[in-house]
Amino acid sequence: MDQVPRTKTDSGDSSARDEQAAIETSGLTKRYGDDVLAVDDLNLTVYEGEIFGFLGPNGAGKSTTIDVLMDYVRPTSGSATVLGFDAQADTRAIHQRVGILPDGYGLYDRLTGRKHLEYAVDLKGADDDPATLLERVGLDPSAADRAVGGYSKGMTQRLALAIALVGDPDLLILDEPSSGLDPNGVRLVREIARDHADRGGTVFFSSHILSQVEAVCDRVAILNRGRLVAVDSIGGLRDALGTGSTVTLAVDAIPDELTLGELAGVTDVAVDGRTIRVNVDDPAAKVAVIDRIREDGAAVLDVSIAESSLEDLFTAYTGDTPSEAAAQEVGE
Ligand SMILES: Nc1ncnc2c1ncn2[C@@H]1O[C@H](COP(=O)(O)OP(=O)(O)OP(=O)(O)O)[C@@H](O)[C@H]1O
Repeated sequence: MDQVPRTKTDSGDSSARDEQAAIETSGLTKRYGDDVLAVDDLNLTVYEGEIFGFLGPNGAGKSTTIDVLMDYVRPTSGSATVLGFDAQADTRAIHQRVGILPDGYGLYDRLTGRKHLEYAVDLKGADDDPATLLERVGLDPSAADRAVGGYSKGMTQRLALAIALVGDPDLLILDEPSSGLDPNGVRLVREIARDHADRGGTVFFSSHILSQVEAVCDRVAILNRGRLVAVDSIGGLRDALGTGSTVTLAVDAIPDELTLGELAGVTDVAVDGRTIRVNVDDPAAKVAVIDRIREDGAAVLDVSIAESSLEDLFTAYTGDTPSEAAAQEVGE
């Protein structure tokens, strides 16, 4: 191994550490046979300390990208580094420092949850107390002593999450972590992601559950048909698309002369009874809208502001609408 490993604790200078790439791909391409281009010339940088959302519809290439990062599959061309290590040459070093919750995982039906954890601790040469990990993921100790064949999907997912946390990894890769989880479990995943980042770790969070990514991630990448179509903060994506916000005003009476449409940043005005809906593409216009309607002579009885959802952004970038199932899975 010719590269120096990086760990969460080896840098006293957080600003320098923040500039380092936890994941970097360069021209990464993966074909399956002649027909399937799963990942297409992907150039992506995820910085240490980020919670990074990797978003895309089914079949976009998210799991394939993760498979290449972990050397489960070989790229057709291009390269990738993880924590400064080459994804194909330094696989052992990467596996030692990365905790992964894969999209599909193989657990042994007849082994208990605790045995799975003990095995994972041994494999990583870590010294975690399984009880602490079980508590962190909300798995009851009595459940931990049962064979995983009898686990519900949610319990299995919690165990897989505990396994990913073994050895306090520098990088946590979560592939569809909320799959099978109830709202409490979904919240737990968010808390674990935040907690991991607060301790200086990096989280790479792949999901098609949009609101979850929106709630927890510093930046997101949107992948569509193997290609990167956007990388930015949620706010940055909103600004770039100009999907903006909707200000809804309840007023005592609609002024005879409504001049809201003349304001800078206002893109649309609709009146319904004594409710006025104003679309704005500039955050500063929200307050100006309220001031202007008062100047026009109306008393404002109520105001609500709806920001465009990540779902709108996702649709705008990919042309795909997330599935009903995905929307329901959000569940909160
Ligand atoms: N082993 C394989 N052999 C052939 N094609 C594959 C293989 N694995 C993935 N693919 C194809 O590659 C493309 C990308 O799949 P991938 O699983 O990476 O997408 P994804 O974004 O993770 O989707 P999902 O959200 O459904 O898991 C899809 O068209 C998929 O059918």
